[in-house]
Amino acid sequence: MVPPLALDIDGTLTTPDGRLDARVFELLPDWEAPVVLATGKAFPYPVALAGFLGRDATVIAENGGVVHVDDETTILGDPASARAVVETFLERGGDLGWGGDETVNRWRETEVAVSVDADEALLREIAAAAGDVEVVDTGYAFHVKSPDVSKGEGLARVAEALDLDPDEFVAVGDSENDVSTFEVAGDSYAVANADEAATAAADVVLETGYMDGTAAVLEALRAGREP
Ligand SMILES: O=C(O)COP(=O)(O)O
Ligand SMILES: [Mg+2]
Repeated sequence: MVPPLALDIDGTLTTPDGRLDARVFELLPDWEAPVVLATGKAFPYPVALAGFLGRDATVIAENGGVVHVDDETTILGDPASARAVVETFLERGGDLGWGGDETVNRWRETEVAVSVDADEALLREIAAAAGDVEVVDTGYAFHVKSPDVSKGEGLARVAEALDLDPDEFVAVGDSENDVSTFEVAGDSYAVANADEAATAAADVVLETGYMDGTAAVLEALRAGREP
């Protein structure tokens, strides 16, 4: 029997150039245990991915700000402080860096994502002064969010709703926002492209990166082997 999975998306199910790796569609639709998509992306993205995989939307979005399991959505993050920080950032000449009518934040309910090309020093200075937000660098964006929510907290909730022990989950991820997932899941794997924080937190650091690493773990689990 395969274990339930907690999978990050960007850097974990993707190719180095940011495309969804086709092996996702081979490995995940028939996975015979829950698959939780745990991402920093806004809620609609993992919901859409789960739908196109033909699976129930069991989703942790916005780094734990939004959790959806068993047809129930729970909003856990409070966007007020993050939005205030971003407002100050814009007033002081910062730019979110996404262009005009961007879709990165359009449906984001509990945090704000800022491009990695934005003025990081200014953003961090304003966030530090505000005190009640953190800036999480996923390698794909800076997420300005409440420190009270995390993917790991989200996973604990999802596990409870599914009547599973969080310890039963196998997690794969690549960055700082996956550290809390790794702390909650029973077995954690960082892909080879993982950042320092994820590498340090993982039980195992894989020899290969992106979906090559993730697929190696999933194929081994599916075959009943130790990854
Ligand atoms: O949205 C991001 O910045 C990263 O997304 P991820 O958590 O799926 O890697
Ligand atoms: Mg990632």
